[in-house]
Amino acid sequence: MKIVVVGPGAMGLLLYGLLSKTRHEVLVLDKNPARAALLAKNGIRIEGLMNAKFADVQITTDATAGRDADFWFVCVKSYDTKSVIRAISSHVGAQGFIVSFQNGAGNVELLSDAFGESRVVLAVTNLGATLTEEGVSRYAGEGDVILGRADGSLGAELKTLRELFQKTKLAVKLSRDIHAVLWSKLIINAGINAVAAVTRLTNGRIMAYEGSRRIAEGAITEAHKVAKRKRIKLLYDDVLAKAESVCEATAENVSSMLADVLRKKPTEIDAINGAIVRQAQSLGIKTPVNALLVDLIKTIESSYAQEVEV
Ligand SMILES: NC(=O)C1=CN([C@@H]2O[C@H](COP(=O)(O)OP(=O)(O)OC[C@H]3O[C@@H](n4cnc5c(N)ncnc54)[C@H](OP(=O)(O)O)[C@@H]3O)[C@@H](O)[C@H]2O)C=CC1
Ligand SMILES: CC(C)(CO)C(=O)C(=O)O
Repeated sequence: MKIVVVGPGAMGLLLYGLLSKTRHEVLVLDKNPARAALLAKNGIRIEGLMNAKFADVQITTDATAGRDADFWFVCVKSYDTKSVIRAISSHVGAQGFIVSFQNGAGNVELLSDAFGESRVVLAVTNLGATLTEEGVSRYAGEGDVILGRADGSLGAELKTLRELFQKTKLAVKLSRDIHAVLWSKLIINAGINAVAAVTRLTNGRIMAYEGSRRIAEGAITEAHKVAKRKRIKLLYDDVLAKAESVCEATAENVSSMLADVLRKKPTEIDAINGAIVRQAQSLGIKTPVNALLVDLIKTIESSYAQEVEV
């Protein structure tokens, strides 16, 4: 089997490391030729919960190299999904499936429009990973993988993916309900990511302070209200307990949104808390905590150049 990991960031590198246990062919697709050359020369390193160095990494910026791939693992931020579609759409072969490991709403729809619903899989995961330098990912939180297909079917490909992840020793489940898969993670991200990015706390500390805990719980409770009104059946019963357990399991992780803010990059706020606010508005539900988090993160994103230096 051949897998293309699209995006050599925190999650893409971690998946590369985990997949190495399966002995399948793994190719990394980058968009940046200088970084691809650096990783080809220096290799990839995973630190933290796994300590491993991989030399001889197959890495390219040329998507044609993936034309015979069975799976394309999309590991870029939501704001880069369109750029990935542009880069790979004419190179995904008839046998190729797209697997999005991304957080947030909207990615599955964009990928389904480009590749067809039956060829798109959503893989939500609570794994925690941080890019410490180019080519180095710190595996900072254990997590499972839940797979759902955009067309709701299970299909042979989902079972193949389940076997693949079982070989990596990750707990993996399949679901016929992609909305449940998406919202079960979206609600958790709504509580953790923006709060981490504003407070600059690791996930484990968010629930330790009264103020950040109250904001996280407020955002989660609002998001849950929206999911309930949309009759989404979540994959767990207690949303606050689930968020707490994700924070504990990924205690040392720098959330993916805090990582963006620290690198002065755009964030996934529109796809996470922004999506909650938009859906709530159309249902006449008030989500003041999520709206406040959107305003704060949008301000941070647009004012990196004006930040006060100490
Ligand atoms: N990190 C985590 O703990 C978790 C992350 N996720 C989700 O996984 C997704 C990826 O997150 P994460 O790995 O943290 O993000 P990173 O920003 O660390 O990595 C994304 C990588 O993709 C690269 N990239 C962007 N566009 C393209 C493209 N067109 N082709 C190839 N590479 C591209 C980026 O390059 P450049 O930086 O140069 O733009 C970067 O190297 C997000 O949706 C996130 O929410 C889910 C669970 C946990
Ligand atoms: C699971 C968690 C919260 C890990 O940090 C994540 O999804 C993220 O950082 O985007």
